[in-house]
Amino acid sequence: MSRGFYIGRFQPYHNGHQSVLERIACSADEIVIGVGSAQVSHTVENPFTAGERVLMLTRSLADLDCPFYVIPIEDVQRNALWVAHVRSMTPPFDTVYSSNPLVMQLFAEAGMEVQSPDMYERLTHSGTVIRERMLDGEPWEHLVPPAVVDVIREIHGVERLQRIAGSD
Ligand SMILES: Nc1ncnc2c1ncn2[C@@H]1O[C@H](COP(=O)(O)OP(=O)(O)OP(=O)(O)O)[C@@H](O)[C@H]1O
Ligand SMILES: NC(=O)c1ccc[n+]([C@@H]2O[C@H](COP(=O)(O)O)[C@@H](O)[C@H]2O)c1
Repeated sequence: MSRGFYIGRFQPYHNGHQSVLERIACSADEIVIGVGSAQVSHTVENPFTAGERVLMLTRSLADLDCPFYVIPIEDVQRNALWVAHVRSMTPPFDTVYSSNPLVMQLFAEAGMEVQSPDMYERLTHSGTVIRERMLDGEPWEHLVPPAVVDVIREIHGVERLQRIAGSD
């Protein structure tokens, strides 16, 4: 049984993340997805709660041809302890998929196999760009899976972000 691990803040979950997970799904028996910085919400950089992000991922991946687990993971003060913290919260996994240099370094130093998936249309598909579009009242819905549009509408996510940023 092989398991791959993928972590992100998913603020929000977008088509770039979905593209990576669809690719990973073909190379592992199961996927473990960490929702990082789980303790943070209601800020301009991290507007959505861990629970809301779990909903975005779970609904978007409902048709994925591979079993998956979505697990919120809070940050810890010490980078040197973070890999052990992650492993204490997740089913065992063999391969880490990430393009985040710190994540890659910490798992590599822990002796784990790390792979860096190709980016998918990164200029447009980034959480930062999508949050800026929400704040500016520009279309963002085409950059995320349809299920994410539904979740953000249900929780009035754009209004929340605009209120936090003081631009409503
Ligand atoms: N367009 C993309 N294609 C493939 N992987 C991506 C893409 N955007 C982000 N990733 C990767 O997804 C993981 C999680 O990233 P994260 O949730 O921070 O998304 P982000 O779009 O970079 O968000 P932000 O702009 O808010 O930092 C990271 O490994 C990141 O490199
Ligand atoms: N010390 C720590 O708590 C620590 C270290 C490295 C990464 N992380 C987290 O892992 C996640 C990585 O995701 P991104 O690739 O989206 O940045 C973030 O939530 C980040 O805060 C936490």
